[in-house]
Amino acid sequence: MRELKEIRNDLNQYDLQILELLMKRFSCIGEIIEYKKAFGLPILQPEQEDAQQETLIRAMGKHGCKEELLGIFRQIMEESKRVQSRNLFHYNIALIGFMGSGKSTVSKCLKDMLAMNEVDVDTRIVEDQKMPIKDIFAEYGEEYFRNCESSAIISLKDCRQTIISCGGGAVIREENVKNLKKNSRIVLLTASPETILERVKDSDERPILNGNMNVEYIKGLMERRAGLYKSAADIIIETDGKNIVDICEELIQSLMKLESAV
Ligand SMILES: Nc1ncnc2c1ncn2[C@@H]1O[C@H](COP(=O)(O)OP(=O)(O)O)[C@@H](O)[C@H]1O
Ligand SMILES: O=C(O)C1=C[C@@H](OP(=O)(O)O)[C@@H](O)[C@H](O)C1
Ligand SMILES: [Mg+2]
Repeated sequence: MRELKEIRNDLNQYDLQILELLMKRFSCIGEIIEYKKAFGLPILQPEQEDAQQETLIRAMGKHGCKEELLGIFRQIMEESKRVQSRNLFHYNIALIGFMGSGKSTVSKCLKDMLAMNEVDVDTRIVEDQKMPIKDIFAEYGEEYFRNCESSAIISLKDCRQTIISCGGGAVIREENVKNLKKNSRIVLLTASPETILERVKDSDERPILNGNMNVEYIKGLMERRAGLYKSAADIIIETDGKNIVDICEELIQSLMKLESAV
């Protein structure tokens, strides 16, 4: 049997080799981003990730630690995505837009696709106040909710690498937009009143629309807020008839174009 010291020495050597390879791997990530940018290729290619995983599974054969090894590689891919996102976006991405434009849904999808952090402002308010939004409106009124919203946005000032999903009314107060702009690019999601109604008609979570669940009201409020949304936005993404992954991909491409134009 080999001496423990000798075996540990081997382990250390292997760790250093793994580290060296991982550092090489991360520098490949940088090269891949530059290539994709240069040729306008999509940044996220899930089919490529699947193909990589297949190759690894085949190479592992019947190894006894297959699950653990796969777990390590999943983590490597996750961290690689994080490196890629940091390389692409040195700011937060704040989503604004009318209720039902898809901010919360797109935000969660972007978080997974880019391995970034995510904060849903409404969720933060619900956690802080320990009650649902409709109860906050009912018990304390809209002004109180707007104060919670402004405080929640201020509390995001030190967030980095974060997708921020705002509530639809966040743009009403100029100070909110000013605070978001300090460390975020602002992305406006839009949809037609008909699409919005279709998406939110069965929800009782939006007190502003409760009792006003019709195209005319949505259209009117949307028009009253349209100027605020447009003037706050760095980019605009239309969402009618598009699926969430396509919206995320379009959003990433538009933000990259914006950066290269600056
Ligand atoms: N692009 C889309 N296509 C189809 N359904 C969508 C789309 N975006 C959002 N939805 C659906 O619409 C509803 C409202 O979306 P949500 O993300 O909560 O919007 P918001 O946060 O802007 O109010 C959800 O049920 C969601 O699944
Ligand atoms: O537009 C609004 O005034 C509101 C939008 C809601 O968020 P979503 O846009 O995520 O539904 C929520 O903040 C609250 O009900 C008020
Ligand atoms: Mg939302």
